[in-house]
Amino acid sequence: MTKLLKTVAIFTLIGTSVLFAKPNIIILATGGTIAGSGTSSTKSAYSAGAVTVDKLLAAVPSINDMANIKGEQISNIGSQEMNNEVWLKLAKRANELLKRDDVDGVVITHGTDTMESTAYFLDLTVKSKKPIVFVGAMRSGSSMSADGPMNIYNAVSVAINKESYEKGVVVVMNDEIHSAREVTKVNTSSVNAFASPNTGKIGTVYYGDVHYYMSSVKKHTYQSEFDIEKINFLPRVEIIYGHANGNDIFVKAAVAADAKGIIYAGMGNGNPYPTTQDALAQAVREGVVVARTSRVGSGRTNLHGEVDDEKLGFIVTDDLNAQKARILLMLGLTRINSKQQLQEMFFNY
Ligand SMILES: NC(=O)C[C@H](N)C(=O)O
Repeated sequence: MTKLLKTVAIFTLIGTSVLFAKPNIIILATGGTIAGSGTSSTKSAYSAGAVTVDKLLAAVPSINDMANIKGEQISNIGSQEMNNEVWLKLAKRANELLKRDDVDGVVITHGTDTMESTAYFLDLTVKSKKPIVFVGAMRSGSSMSADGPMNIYNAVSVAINKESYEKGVVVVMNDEIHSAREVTKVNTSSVNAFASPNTGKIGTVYYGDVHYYMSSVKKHTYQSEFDIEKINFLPRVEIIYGHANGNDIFVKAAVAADAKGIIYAGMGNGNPYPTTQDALAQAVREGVVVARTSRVGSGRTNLHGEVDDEKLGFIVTDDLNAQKARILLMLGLTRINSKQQLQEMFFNY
């Protein structure tokens, strides 16, 4: 009898600890305003990437009530300094961590300037169904009403939420959850700096209370053909911004610099000025992949509009903005060399 009681007690203990075990969340810090610091709480001047991950997390002690938190410093830069090297390091580390049974999700603190690009890069390359959450801030930690701590609290809440599984990479800012593919920075200084112009946000998070309303049907993370374990180099892809009077000089410079791809952010439905169009067509003849997108900021760039893509050899980027199209084309060029397949890729991701 005593033996039976002991066994029951042990199983109850194990059961309770499994039931109430906190999830394990790793915070990968890369820098940004969220890790920024200035000398005055009421002045706008500050330096991004000034505070280490431990200090950053110490500002939000309540996250330790929800999860076992561990921090790792990947870089400490303003995200305007983001580059291929950090992208590869971050994606490989996130991928490696998420394979482990003792890791339930990853939160990445990042500057807001290029957050959408890094988030989309991981969305395309990290093979996991577990939550991958990007978070940043528009006000530095030393500023009055800093938005970083609440954003981090909300990001961890999203990372531990079971509904965040299989959603692909998400961005949490200002009480909103956005899909990495859709989100873009739309304001230079407001705390409400992010939006998903084509689809809207996919959820909200209010003081840690998470609600989803939709999810992306585009391929991402575990469904993606790109695998960060196999990627160690990214080819050169340049973005050229369209405007009145044309700028074929930049197209020629990109070709001379051995660019493998050009994303042309054209006017309206991705339209180029005639001399720029001629230079882009010449780039195609010299073996460069030219993909048309739009500088407008929302909507699709369509084939068979005012530009004869078939004749000129261009492809289109669907509704991806220029900076996201650049990421996808860089990855595409690591394994695809047929123009037709690259075009299909832009419709699938
Ligand atoms: N709000 C910010 O995070 C801006 C900063 N320049 C960054 O991207 O790192």
